[in-house]
Amino acid sequence: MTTGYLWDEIFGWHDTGSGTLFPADPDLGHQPISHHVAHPDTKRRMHELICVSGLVDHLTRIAPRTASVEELTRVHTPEHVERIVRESAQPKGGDAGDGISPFGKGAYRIAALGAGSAIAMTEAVVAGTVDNGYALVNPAGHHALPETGLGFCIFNNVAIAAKHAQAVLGIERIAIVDWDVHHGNGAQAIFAEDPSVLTISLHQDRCFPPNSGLVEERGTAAGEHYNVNIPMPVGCGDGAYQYAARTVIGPALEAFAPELIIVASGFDPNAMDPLARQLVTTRGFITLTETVMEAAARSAGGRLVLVQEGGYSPVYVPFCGLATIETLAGVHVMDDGLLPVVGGMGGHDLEPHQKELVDRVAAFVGDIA
Ligand SMILES: Cc1nn(C)c(C)c1/N=N/c1ccc(/C=C/C(=O)NO)cc1
Ligand SMILES: [Zn+2]
Repeated sequence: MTTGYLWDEIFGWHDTGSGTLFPADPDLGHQPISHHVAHPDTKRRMHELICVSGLVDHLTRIAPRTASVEELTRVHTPEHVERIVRESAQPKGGDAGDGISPFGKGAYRIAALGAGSAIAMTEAVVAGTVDNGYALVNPAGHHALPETGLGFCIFNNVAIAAKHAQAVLGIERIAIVDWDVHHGNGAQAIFAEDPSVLTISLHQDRCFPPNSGLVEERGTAAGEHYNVNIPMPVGCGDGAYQYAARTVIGPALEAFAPELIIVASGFDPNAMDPLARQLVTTRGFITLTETVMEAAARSAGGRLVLVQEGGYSPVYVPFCGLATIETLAGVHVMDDGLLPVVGGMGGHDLEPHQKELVDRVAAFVGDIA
């Protein structure tokens, strides 16, 4: 198995400012801090573990590239792109669009490289240069909508790559699987009426965006039944995530039979993440990765692209990323050093209320053709 890998040092230069999650504000008690929850150090540490562990020697390095305005505007409005260009040129930068997603000067260059890198990895996989691949990009993209950024996301990297695959690479049927712990609202909205793109989001129920990602949101018009939300209850561990992978994600992909699978790969379901309340360990991410690999082998010639989304534990995200990319490459170079701790604290059995939610969504798989 040849697995592509993409990282560029400038992804570690994305400036998320001196806030925590909220901008510093003495009147509200928000003290400035060196590391915003979305500080790029978490992803840089993941890259460095991939290198130090030796895993990088088993991977094929794919070069990043910058998305053109034409490629960005397959998803985003020109006004959104132009605003990001304008604010990115300011000495103190600007905001992705929701007032809590700050970025520094030069952010457009970094975010356009992230979107272009999702395209580059997709091109490499579709061309057969590599069998599958992991694009470790920053900032994340899966909350971004055509007209605005949201939740630390500027451009919807995964949606831009999917649109490119259809418009340029001759791919017709694409599945987007989003296992970031926050709802993949962007792809859901962008492809809501499009039956050629199946969007599946496995996330913590109503964590972020507020009241988003409900089971009832199943796509509209011609796209009805081609959006699948799996809003997991708070406190789900490996057992619940593995059950969701095997009961919903695998069967839905088998029913849809995509020619390409793109994963919005967020590691914030991890048991040490500050921005959600799930308990997933590397075991859960390995099962998720195996599930999409099996589906890609069945219908897509193995064509599978993972693009980095969220994940905010600088301690555990590196191990989750390592295990995921090891699984893509079919190698094992280093154990999860934290599994004895995070795997031994309980929460990994499948609970009845968790099974009930997953089974409720599994009933929809029969509507996918
Ligand atoms: C601020 C604020 N104010 N309020 C009322 C709410 C509910 C706020 N949450 N902000 C958030 C919460 C979570 C994220 C995660 C993003 C991610 O990792 N996506 O994958 C981003 C912003
Ligand atoms: Zn997230």
